[in-house]
Amino acid sequence: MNTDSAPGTQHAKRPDASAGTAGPPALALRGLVKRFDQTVAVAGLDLDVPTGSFFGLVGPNGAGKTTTLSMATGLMRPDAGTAFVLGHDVWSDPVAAKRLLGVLPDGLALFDRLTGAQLLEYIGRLHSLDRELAQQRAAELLDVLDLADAGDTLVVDYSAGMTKKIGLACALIHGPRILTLDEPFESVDPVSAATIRSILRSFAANGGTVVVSSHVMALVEQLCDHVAIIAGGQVLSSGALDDVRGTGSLEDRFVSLVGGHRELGEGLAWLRQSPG
Ligand SMILES: Nc1ncnc2c1ncn2[C@@H]1O[C@H](COP(=O)(O)OP(=O)(O)OP(=O)(O)O)[C@@H](O)[C@H]1O
Repeated sequence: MNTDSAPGTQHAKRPDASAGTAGPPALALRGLVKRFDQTVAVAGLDLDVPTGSFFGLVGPNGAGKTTTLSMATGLMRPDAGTAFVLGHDVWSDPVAAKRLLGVLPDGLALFDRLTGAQLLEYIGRLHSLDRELAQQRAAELLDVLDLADAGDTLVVDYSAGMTKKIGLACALIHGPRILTLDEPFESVDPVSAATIRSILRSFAANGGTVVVSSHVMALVEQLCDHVAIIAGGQVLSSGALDDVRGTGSLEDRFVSLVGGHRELGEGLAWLRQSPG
């Protein structure tokens, strides 16, 4: 179902766990609001992410994607509204909600004076894995993400792409049911991107829910079965990918909802090279 919504529409309903047999959505966001001084980053946002979906969050710069994901995963407290993870309120029942979540935030701060292997073991232990299991999963994740050779290197010395991959490994180590990833392919080389894509596809194929934010429409169309277009801190359209994009491309739909780019016209004349 494509749920185009008028800006300003707000609801404050709990996700209905008894509706149908499918249970509550993986993520249910209800009336989320966040302001930073005069800036309204998220303006009464409602969104359901179906369990088992591969969900893409797209929107222009400053649309409120990162702020929304931060509130949805308990990293940032909303000014108003609620976020439910498989029916658990992120703020009133954080332990249950966070156990189900694996989160790769934008601009992730890691304990980067640890080696990759130490960091993963530490994160695993924070999630109550015993030492042996944490070490075993750490080694497997390092291997699958082509970081095995960097397992004994301090994370502070990792490249941007390696840091993204170790962040993904941290999000996966406790075996979450829902992965939320803010720009997971940014700074990642094509080979590593293919590795990440195959991990995410396999996670979703095995019943997990994946939520990614991305600016790359082609990637979202390739990976996701559901999508939401966000602008101005609100959902302009959401639903199954085919319903949202209709007969055109996702980019066409995005541009028609959000607006096209401005022609340069006579601007930046000083950048034009004079011949000779
Ligand atoms: N910590 C903050 N302090 C002040 N303003 C903020 C803060 N975080 C976000 N904003 C503002 O809130 C709005 C939404 O930002 P947000 O980062 O959520 O958008 P986004 O869709 O993730 O953008 P991008 O695609 O550029 O990463 C922007 O106007 C941004 O400047």
